[in-house]
Amino acid sequence: MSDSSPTVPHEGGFRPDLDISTERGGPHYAEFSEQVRTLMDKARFACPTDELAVEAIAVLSELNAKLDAHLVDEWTTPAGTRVDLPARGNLTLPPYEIEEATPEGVLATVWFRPYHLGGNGVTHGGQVAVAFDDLGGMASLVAVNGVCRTAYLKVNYRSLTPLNTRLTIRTWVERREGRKLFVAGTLHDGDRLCADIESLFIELRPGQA
Ligand SMILES: CCCCCCCC/C=C\CCCCCCCC(=O)SCCNC(=O)CCNC(=O)[C@H](O)C(C)(C)COP(=O)(O)OP(=O)(O)OC[C@H]1O[C@@H](n2cnc3c(N)ncnc32)[C@H](O)[C@@H]1OP(=O)(O)O
Repeated sequence: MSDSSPTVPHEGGFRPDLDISTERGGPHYAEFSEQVRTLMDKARFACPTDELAVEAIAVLSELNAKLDAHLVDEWTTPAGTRVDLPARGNLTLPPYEIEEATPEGVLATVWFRPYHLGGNGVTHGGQVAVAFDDLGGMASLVAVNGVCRTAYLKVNYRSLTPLNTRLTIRTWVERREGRKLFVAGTLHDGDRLCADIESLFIELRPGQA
């Protein structure tokens, strides 16, 4: 499957013919990605001296300029399409690993990093919602074998969600009414329920943006 040809038709908001590759970005892409996440962890907690901030600006701006020469579109960037990496290599998502993804539901391990801090040492609620949105979308996609969009996502925060801890997240389609998929989900730290969701995903029509 061609991954970068401008002739590949754009089938609405998502492409049904995404070229999934574990090679894209090269053999060191995973480590590159991990270093970027680590940079975000450090940036979240560092209080640099002005001298160090100036040095970091120089290093980062030089690196950003180099990366500028290698930008590709969202359909061919490794971030989001490297299914061998946590959260498909998508740096904006909390990292997760899929244990199981069937029409009955998705089971994954997710962990929130220092840069996902909300306050008082625990995970930001919005980051919990991000994890549910992506994995709710995945449960819908697998259940209908077609792409879906979130119509609403209600998160019930039942107890604090720790950082740096491997957590269990489950999402599944509880009920389907035509294009409407009512998706439920839970996030657990061991036996403790951290959050659950009530959500609606809509199956997109062919070509729908
Ligand atoms: C990259 C891939 C790499 C490869 C890896 C492969 C594996 C992939 C793995 C994983 C997948 C990734 C997963 C990502 C998931 C992320 C998902 C998101 O975050 S999506 C962004 C946020 N959501 C929006 O921006 C939507 C904005 N809204 C819309 O676009 C529309 O409103 C939409 C599509 C939701 C519905 O619009 P309409 O025109 O299609 O349909 P209408 O007729 O309005 O609604 C259909 C029915 O739903 C009800 N409905 C719609 N919205 C509702 C609402 N908010 N509350 C209650 N009912 C609602 C309506 O009342 C209607 O019901 P009645 O058929 O009449 O019974």
